[in-house]
Amino acid sequence: MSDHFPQERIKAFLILGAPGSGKGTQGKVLGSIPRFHHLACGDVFRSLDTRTPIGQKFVEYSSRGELVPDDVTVQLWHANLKQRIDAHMFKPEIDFLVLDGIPRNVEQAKYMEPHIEVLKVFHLSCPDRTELARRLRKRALKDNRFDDANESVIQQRFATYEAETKPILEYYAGDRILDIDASQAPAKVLYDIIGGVMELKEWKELEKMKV
Ligand SMILES: Nc1ncnc2c1ncn2[C@@H]1O[C@H](COP(=O)(O)OP(=O)(O)O)[C@@H](O)[C@H]1O
Repeated sequence: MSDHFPQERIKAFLILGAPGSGKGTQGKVLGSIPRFHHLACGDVFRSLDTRTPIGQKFVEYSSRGELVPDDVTVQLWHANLKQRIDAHMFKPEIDFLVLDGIPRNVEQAKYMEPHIEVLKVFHLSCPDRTELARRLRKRALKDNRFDDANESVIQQRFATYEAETKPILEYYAGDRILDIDASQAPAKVLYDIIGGVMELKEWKELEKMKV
């Protein structure tokens, strides 16, 4: 743990959902609102130089639809977050952190527990896997995502989500989970997320600070 890292736990929202459920779309919009800072673990991985050992690990695992090992992932997350704090892009005293794609299993959630206070988990739920696969295929063409291009990799990503990521919902079980229908229009999903934020006492306190 670095000295520059805040002593207090960082107030965070988690966006959780299967591949294609719209985590990135919602996270980006939310992150464009003052006092919300979006950090997408997948984007951090994709920004790595693929010639480096860690960049190669990312290509190796993500192209199979599997998770990158936890030690590498949490170290990268930690270092990336510290950079954002040091560069004053993210101000933990006044900003909420919007995490998308991390934690992706219970082990990662446990590691992150001393560092973040999870205020709410937005679970973008879409049981219709055919719809999600359709969205992923569309994205693969547009964004050059090699992990979305192939049918068996898509199916493996769903299986990884069911086996490893979904148990996070039990880890945070209780009032903190807000289930949102991810098959709705993106604007409606955002409306539901914002509604969940506005109910929180932490939001009301921030509003009073007028920062
Ligand atoms: N927290 C994480 N732990 C391990 N691997 C991760 C994590 N976040 C991203 N990855 C790797 O990056 C890939 C792409 O992630 P991401 O862009 O979040 O996908 P999506 O938004 O479609 O769910 C994952 O399939 C996985 O291999």
